[in-house]
Amino acid sequence: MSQVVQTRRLQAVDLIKRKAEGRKIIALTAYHAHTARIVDAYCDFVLVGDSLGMVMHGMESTLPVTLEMMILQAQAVMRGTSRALVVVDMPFGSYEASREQAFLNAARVLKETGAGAVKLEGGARFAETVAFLTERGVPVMGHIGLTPQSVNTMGGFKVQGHGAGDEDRLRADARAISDAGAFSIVMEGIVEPVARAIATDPAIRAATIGIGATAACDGQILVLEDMLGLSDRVPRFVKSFGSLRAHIEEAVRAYADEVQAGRFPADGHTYPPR
Ligand SMILES: Nc1nc(=O)c2c([nH]1)NC[C@@H]1CN(c3ccc(C(=O)N[C@@H](CCC(=O)O)C(=O)O)cc3)CN21
Ligand SMILES: CC(C)C(=O)C(=O)O
Ligand SMILES: [Mg+2]
Repeated sequence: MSQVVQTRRLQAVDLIKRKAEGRKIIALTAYHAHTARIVDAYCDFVLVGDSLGMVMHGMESTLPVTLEMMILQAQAVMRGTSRALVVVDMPFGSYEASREQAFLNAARVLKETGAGAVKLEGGARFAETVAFLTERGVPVMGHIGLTPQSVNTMGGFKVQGHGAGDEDRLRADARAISDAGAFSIVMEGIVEPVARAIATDPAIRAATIGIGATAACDGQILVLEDMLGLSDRVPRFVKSFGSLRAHIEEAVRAYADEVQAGRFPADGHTYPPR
């Protein structure tokens, strides 16, 4: 009998194994089937981030993003991926009111998209919610530090960890959600030495994923459009690995010129009679 090569999607628990093995975890965001198909080959997990509100819809923050928007784009990303774990952000207002609200909405996400995990923003205050979801079959990724859904209480998208006591508070946040059962924690916008201390804390079982944090994290994530050079304004932590904006502009200008000159469509792009 011929051996069937088993190719299965990475699962939430696999990220904890990755941490133990010391193999870096690669992640990017994706919001569409076509970009998801490209990143699927290289990423361990793909995040359908609520940053889609700002990146795709031009919103000023992630606050107006709805659960319906997240589910629609997660369905697209699931269709475009086959090997990466797909993680879906719980949008603002969909999980904070109670553990029950969080479970009902997270269950909707898993049922309607087939994604493997959800992510929610917050530290120790959300440990009970993380435990409630995990105990009921929902793998949870946490998110601490610069939590964009708290933009109005943070006073902007502010890097965290400068103040006295911040390291202890952030470490307590990471430990609390790890102990509550989170399989992974995004650490965003945290000053390097503080982020490093948390990422290397042996008491934290969850895999740490950095964005504007430290290379000491177990993995890294960026917003795809930012690292491709498509976004017009990007935070300091973004490195440009491409220049899509210039490429797209060049193509659009060439198209406009050819249509204007009557050179497009050429014979090869029209239908001759039979
Ligand atoms: N395109 C995009 N990329 C992201 O990384 C991202 C989003 N959108 N939307 C949701 C959040 C918002 N994020 C942001 C937005 C702005 C800064 C920013 O301007 N930070 C300042 C630092 C300010 C300080 O020093 O406190 C910077 O200069 O980088 C950081 C993260 C990260 N997330
Ligand atoms: C930047 C990542 C971590 C995120 O939460 C998002 O894209 O919404
Ligand atoms: Mg997000």
